[in-house]
Amino acid sequence: MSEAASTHVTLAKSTRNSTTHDRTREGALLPSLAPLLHAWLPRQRWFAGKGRPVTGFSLVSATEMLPLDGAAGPGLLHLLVRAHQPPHAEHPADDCYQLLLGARTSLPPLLGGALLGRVEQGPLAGRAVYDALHDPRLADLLLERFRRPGSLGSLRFERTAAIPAGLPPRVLDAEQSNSSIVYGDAYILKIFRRVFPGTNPDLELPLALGREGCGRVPAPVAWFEAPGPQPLTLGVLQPFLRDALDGWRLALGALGEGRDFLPEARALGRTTAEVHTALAAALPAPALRGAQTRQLVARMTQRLEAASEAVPALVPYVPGLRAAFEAVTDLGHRGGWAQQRVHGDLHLGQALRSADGFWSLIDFEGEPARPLSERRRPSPPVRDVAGMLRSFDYAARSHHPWDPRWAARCRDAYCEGYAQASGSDPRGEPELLRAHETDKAVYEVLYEARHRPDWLPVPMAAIQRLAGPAAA
Ligand SMILES: Nc1ncnc2c1ncn2[C@@H]1O[C@H](COP(=O)(O)OP(=O)(O)O)[C@@H](O)[C@H]1O
Ligand SMILES: O=P(O)(O)O[C@H]1O[C@H](CO)[C@@H](O[C@H]2O[C@H](CO)[C@@H](O)[C@H](O)[C@H]2O)[C@H](O)[C@H]1O
Repeated sequence: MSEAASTHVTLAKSTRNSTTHDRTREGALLPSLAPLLHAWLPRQRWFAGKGRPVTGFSLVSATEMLPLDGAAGPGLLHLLVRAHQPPHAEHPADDCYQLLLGARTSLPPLLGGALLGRVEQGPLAGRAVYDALHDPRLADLLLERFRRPGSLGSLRFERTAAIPAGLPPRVLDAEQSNSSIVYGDAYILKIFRRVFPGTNPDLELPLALGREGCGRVPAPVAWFEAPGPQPLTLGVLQPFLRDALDGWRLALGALGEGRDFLPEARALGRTTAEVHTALAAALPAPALRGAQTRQLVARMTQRLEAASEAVPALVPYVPGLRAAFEAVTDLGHRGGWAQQRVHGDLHLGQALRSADGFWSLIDFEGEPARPLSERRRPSPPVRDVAGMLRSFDYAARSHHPWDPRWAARCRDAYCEGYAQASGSDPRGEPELLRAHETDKAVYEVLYEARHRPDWLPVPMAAIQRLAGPAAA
């Protein structure tokens, strides 16, 4: 079944408990916005369909969160829009995107950078339409919705704790897969841009970990979704770790100062193990056995084949990489491996270290390019370990001169920390670890080819190493 969201159109005015439907306005809305979206959407960092033309849009839902025809102030429109694109082997279905659009008759200069354009016809004729997250008034209104939860049009707001009012918002300008607003350095709201039916693991797993008492992951305080049998998770509000720095910056800092990163890597290994232990307890999964092991290997091989079609530089290494996967099938008779829900895209940028040295993990969405069903699938925990091992390699390779021993020492320290806290050393199953590291490096080749071609040599160097000496 396609993962694109089902069509559900409601234009709801912002007054709580009063929903007004206006089919004429709905019908005119998207055609009037489409020329602006055609120009704006593909330029966004979070647009997943880069390199393929957008042939049209369809409206999944529209909710007027603040009246669009209000006399003075801005209007706020929440849209779920499906972008139609020619299908692609790895991208067979159209994607559904979440847009929060502001509308004003005149746009203050400070919002100039957020402008999509001026609308010429339809319900928004004559209005400047812009990305509402950049407008402090509208960002504040979003926080108000979380403070007073409930339904609004096709949206439902939930919270687990009281939230203070009037926290000044600022949009994060980081290169992200989604968009985030920080409120008063107390909370961070992540707005998912590409949305799927089914609870997003970035809500599901932190909620489960919070219930389990795991303090290593900021627990969601509030969230909003488009309800239904398969709800679409739209945004999550969580505590903001104000004095924390991410592991990528810290590792590059250490490299720049000619320092090792061993106590940090060891502590990060322990943190990963603690999160894994809590996840395994909160969401138990049966062990991976016989046929399932073969399916795991088949999925890895399939991803390798798809990646080598998209990035021909991989082709000479395919036999060696395949062998790394097949080594896992050959071990199948041993009786299987533990598997569980995992982070799914663990790297140094997803680890935040507070000033007192305490590591936290964030962003449990999994690899953004994979279908949600796959991202929610239990996996051997070594999958996350492999992700972090790759990250130490990335950090070392992005520093000149390259010192492979720096990465090797970090990788060992991380595994030692993991073993201390879990009682199981990831290096004890070298075939499984190597297969997962290979799978990750293949993903990275595809990711870099698409998003950052200058970085392609980094995962390609790992591919050469992992494919072994027989590769061309
Ligand atoms: N709870 C938090 N506290 C502090 N900073 C955070 C927190 N959550 C996210 N961030 C910052 O926001 C950035 C983007 O968050 P992330 O969840 O990785 O979003 P995306 O999926 O869009 O990449 C992170 O790299 C981090 O710098
Ligand atoms: O953080 P995201 O969820 O957006 O993850 C994606 O982007 C990451 C890059 O920002 C990418 O990570 C790769 O590059 C990192 C250095 O920039 C490195 O530390 C990671 O090990 C490497 O995988 C990630 O793969 C991608 O999903």
